[in-house]
Amino acid sequence: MTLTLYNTLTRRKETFTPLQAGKVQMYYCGVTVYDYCHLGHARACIVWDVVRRYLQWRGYQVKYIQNFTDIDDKILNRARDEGSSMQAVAERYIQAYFEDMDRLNIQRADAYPRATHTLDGIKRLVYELEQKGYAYPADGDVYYAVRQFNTYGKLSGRKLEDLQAGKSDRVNIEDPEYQKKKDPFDFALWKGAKAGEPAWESPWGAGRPGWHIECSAMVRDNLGETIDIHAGGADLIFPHHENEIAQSEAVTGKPLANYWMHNGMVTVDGEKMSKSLGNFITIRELLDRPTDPMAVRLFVLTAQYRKPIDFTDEAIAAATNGWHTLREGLLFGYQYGNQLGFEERGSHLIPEVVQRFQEEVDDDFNFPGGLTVLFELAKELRREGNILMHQGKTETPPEQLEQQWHTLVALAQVLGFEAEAETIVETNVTDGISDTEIENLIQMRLAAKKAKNFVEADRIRNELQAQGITLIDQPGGVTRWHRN
Ligand SMILES: Nc1ncnc2c1ncn2[C@@H]1O[C@H](COP(=O)(O)OP(=O)(O)OP(=O)(O)O)[C@@H](O)[C@H]1O
Ligand SMILES: [Zn+2]
Repeated sequence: MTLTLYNTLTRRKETFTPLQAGKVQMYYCGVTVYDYCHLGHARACIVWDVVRRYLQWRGYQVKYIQNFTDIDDKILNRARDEGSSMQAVAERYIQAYFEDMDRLNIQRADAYPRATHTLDGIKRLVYELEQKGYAYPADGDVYYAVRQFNTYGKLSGRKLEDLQAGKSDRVNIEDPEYQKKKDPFDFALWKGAKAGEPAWESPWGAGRPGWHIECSAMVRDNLGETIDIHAGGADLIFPHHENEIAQSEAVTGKPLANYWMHNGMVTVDGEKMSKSLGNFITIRELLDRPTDPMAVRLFVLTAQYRKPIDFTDEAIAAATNGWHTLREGLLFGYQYGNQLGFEERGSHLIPEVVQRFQEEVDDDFNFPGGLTVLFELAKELRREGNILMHQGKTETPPEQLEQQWHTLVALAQVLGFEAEAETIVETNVTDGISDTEIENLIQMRLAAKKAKNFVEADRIRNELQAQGITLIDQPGGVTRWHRN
C-alpha cells in the first residue's frame, strides 16, 4: 500500500517518497508566543501530531521540528503593556504552550528552535542572500528583492503582476517600510533597531530579524537544505511560506521542501478563529469548562485536515458524545477482560481491520476514514459489554473480542486517543443517563405496569429509547436493557 498526500506546491495528491528511505524530515511553523493558544492552534498542533504519529506507525523514523517565534511586534506590544520584557512574555507563553499541548496529548517535537537562539543562522542567510543579489540594505533594514526570484509565487499560485499595490491589503503605503522598499512586495529580512526595542548586532547595524527568515534558518540549522515535509496552517501559504521558499531556494538552489502540507482553519461563523478578531476560545478555557481533551482531538480529527471546521458548542457536544463511545470501547478490556479471561491469550491484532484502517489513512491522511474503522470496533465492543452485563455472557467468542479490543487500542493510539482505566467509574456518570438512573426508571415502569398504567409505562420506555437505551422485557417480569 502506498501513502499519498496532497502537496500544496503541485496542487495534487502525490505518492509520498522521502529523500532517504525510511526517514522523514518534517518542520511545522509553530506559534508566536504572546498569549495563550486558542482552538485554532490546537487544531494545527493535533493534525501535525497525528501526521507524525501515523508516519511513525508506517515505519518511518521521523525527525519533527517545531519553532517558537519569540521575536515579534505582538510580543513587544504585550511586554510594553505589562511593563515587562519580550523575553519574559515569550517564556511565560512557551510554558503555557507546553501545559496546554501536554493536556491534549500532543507528543513533544524533537526540538523547539526559537528565533532568539537562531541569530547566527539568520545572519548567515541574510548575508548569502545579499551576496547573491537577492537582498539589499536600506537605511538600517535589509529587504528581499522579490523580482530577483523568478519563481516567486509558485506555492500560492499568486503572480507578482496580480498583486498590484492598492489591490491587496498587504500593501500599505502608510507603512514606514514602504518608502524604503524597491518593490512594494519586497519584505524585511532584517529590521534596524528602534529605541527601546531589543536588538542584536549585525553587519547591517543593530536590529532584529524579520519573521520569514527565522523559519528558513531553523529548517537549515536543524534539518538541512531540503526536507521532506514542511507543514503549517493554510493561512501561512502566502506570504510566509512563499517567502521561506524565496529565501532558502535563492541561497541553496535546491527545493526547500518536497511536500508542502497545510491544515484548514478553525472558523467561527465562517471566519478564521484569531486573536485579532477576538473570536477565539483558548485551549485552557475549553478544557476547564470542562471538555475532555480527547473530545477536542476528536472534534479536530473528524474533519478532513485540509477543510475548515466551524467551532460551535454543538460540534464540541457531538465530539464529546463520540469520545464517550470510543472510550467505552477502549475501556472494554479493563472492564471485562478478567471476566472474559483476556490476559491469558496475549495481543493479536486483526489484520483485515488494520489493513482497512491503513487504506483509509494512506489516502492523504484521511483521519475521518480511519475513525470510522475505530467506531465500528468501539460500538461492537460496547454492545457486547451490555449483553455481558445483562446476560452473563457475550454473543461473540471472548478470544475474538480480545483481538477486537487490542486492535482498537492500538489503532486509537496511532491517532493519539487513549483512555485511562481509572476513568471506568466515571464512565456511567458522564455518559448522559447513568446505570442507576436507568434501573430506577425500569422499576418505575414495572410499578406503572402493575398499576395497569400502560400510558406511563410506555412513556418511560420511550423516554429511555430517546436516550439510546433499549428495554427488553423477558418472561417472569424481568426487564433487561442495553445502550444502543
Ligand atoms: N484558526 C486557526 N485554525 C487553524 N490553524 C491556525 C489557526 N490560527 C492559527 N493557526 C496555525 O497555528 C500556527 C501558529 O500560528 P500563529 O502563532 O502565527 O497564530 P496566528 O495566525 O497569528 O493566530 P492569531 O492571529 O490568532 O494570534 C500556524 O501554523 C497557524 O497557521
Ligand atoms: Zn515558518
